[in-house]
Amino acid sequence: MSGIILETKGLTKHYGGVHALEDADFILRRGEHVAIMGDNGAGKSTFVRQITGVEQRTRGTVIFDGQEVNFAGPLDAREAGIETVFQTLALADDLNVPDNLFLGREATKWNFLGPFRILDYKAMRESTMAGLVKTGVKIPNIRNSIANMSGGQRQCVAIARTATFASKLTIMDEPTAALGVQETAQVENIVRTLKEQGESLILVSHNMRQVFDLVDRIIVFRRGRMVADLDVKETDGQDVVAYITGAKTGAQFEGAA
Ligand SMILES: Nc1ncnc2c1ncn2[C@@H]1O[C@H](COP(=O)(O)OP(=O)(O)OP(=O)(O)O)[C@@H](O)[C@H]1O
Repeated sequence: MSGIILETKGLTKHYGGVHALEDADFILRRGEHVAIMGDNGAGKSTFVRQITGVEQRTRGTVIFDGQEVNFAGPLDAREAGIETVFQTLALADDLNVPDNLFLGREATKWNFLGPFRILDYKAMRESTMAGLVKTGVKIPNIRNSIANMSGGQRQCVAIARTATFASKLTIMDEPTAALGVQETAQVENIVRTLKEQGESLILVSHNMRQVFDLVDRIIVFRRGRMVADLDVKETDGQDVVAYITGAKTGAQFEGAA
């Protein structure tokens, strides 16, 4: 088994004349937490969408868990073991916690009355509880609909999906952008738990403090290109800002931006 969980080579996405992502060569090692930073419009979300099957890339290669992949849609990526948590709290309001976690991949069992399968609510509840316990997410009653939960609780539920399905990679696209201070701290604690459990993670964030607190490495995008790959122990906020604004360009990325 290779030590690399995700690799992209020359990953590129053009929207008509807009070169949103250009030649991204990226590596994520197993168990590593990496942040993706960059100004608005730098290509961060575009990069994520090409990996998670939300969009089809213009060109380039994506290798996930040793296999070259080309996901037709987000469910395909999920099946392969990539869980994505979006800023927009992509949960269904009128469903409860297990129904949300299993949305699109419900557990079923054979019905004792006939030769057809029915939803296995008990199995889904049990897996949900296990996922919540594993990530340290506290939800008073998982049978309540998501509608009454705070933004922080919802985001925690979305993140708990990672543990429920034993995913191989979690991608978070600005998971705390819509949250308050306390809720942000709650989500950050879960990210730390994922680190302890050896989960590989990509975190897209604008929050410098958060990034330095949570990840091993920072990748900076600028105008669709990767312009820096920095070990957090060998860099600081000022340095990262310099790459974000284009005041500085990494030696290995000479010619980028
Ligand atoms: N569907 C689309 N059609 C056309 N252009 C797009 C589309 N999606 C993104 N873009 C453009 O691609 C570029 C990169 O956008 P992207 O959303 O990836 O940036 P980002 O770094 O995630 O920014 P933000 O921090 O604001 O979320 C921008 O110029 C954006 O306008």
